[in-house]
Amino acid sequence: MTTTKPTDTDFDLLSSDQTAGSTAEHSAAVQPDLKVLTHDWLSAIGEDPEREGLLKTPERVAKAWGFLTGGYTQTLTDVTNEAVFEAEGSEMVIVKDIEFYSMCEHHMLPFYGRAHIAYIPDGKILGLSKFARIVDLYARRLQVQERITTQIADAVLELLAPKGVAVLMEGVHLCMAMRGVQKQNSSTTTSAMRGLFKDDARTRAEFMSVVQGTLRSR
Ligand SMILES: Nc1nc2c(ncn2[C@@H]2O[C@H](COP(=O)(O)OP(=O)(O)OP(=O)(O)O)[C@@H](O)[C@H]2O)c(=O)[nH]1
Ligand SMILES: [Zn+2]
Repeated sequence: MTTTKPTDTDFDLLSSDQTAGSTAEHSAAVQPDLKVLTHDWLSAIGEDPEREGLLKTPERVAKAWGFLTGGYTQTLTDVTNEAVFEAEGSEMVIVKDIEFYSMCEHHMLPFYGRAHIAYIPDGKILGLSKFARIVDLYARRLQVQERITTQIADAVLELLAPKGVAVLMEGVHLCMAMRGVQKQNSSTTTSAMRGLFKDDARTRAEFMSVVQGTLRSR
């Protein structure tokens, strides 16, 4: 079994690449509309969009949302860049503690947390950083946590046709913390199991024990 934790460098590379790539193009495309809408939104909440501190806010918001929803204009092929390699062996590979940030589709407020992905290869492996890129591809949209989880599992299945895939995500939803039921300490765990992880309890247990070790140590 191979277990990998992405390093800080992985995430640094990830953000700089994606700011420069098609996410930036998306940002440019949505900017004019979002700038106008944000100006109106500021008025609607009783603010003065013309006061000094808010003058550049519509532009900043448009840029930020271009980034936060950059997943809409990327495809699985874009983010994995054909980094699928032939490989012997069929030991479990686990990439854990991949941070994600997403926006809930019900309130357009952030939810964030960690994703853990495991697979059992069947002749093909994927470049490790690409798992983090797949997470971002689906997280940078308006989402529900359940859908991101299944989209990641199905993406790995499509790319590698492995013997099994498991995805576990833990998320904190600000729409439950800063409004609504106002529960600051609750978190949500979602999972998607495919192939051996679904059919074989021992394989699933091996994955869960590695991931839960992480949860307990926090
Ligand atoms: N299943 C799921 N629900 C989510 C997610 N993000 C937010 N929600 C929930 O979406 C639901 C929307 O419920 P509504 O009753 O239509 O909206 P609301 O009146 O704002 O609900 P409250 O949050 O309970 O105040 C809420 O229960 C949220 O907690 C998610 O990722 N998955
Ligand atoms: Zn919500």
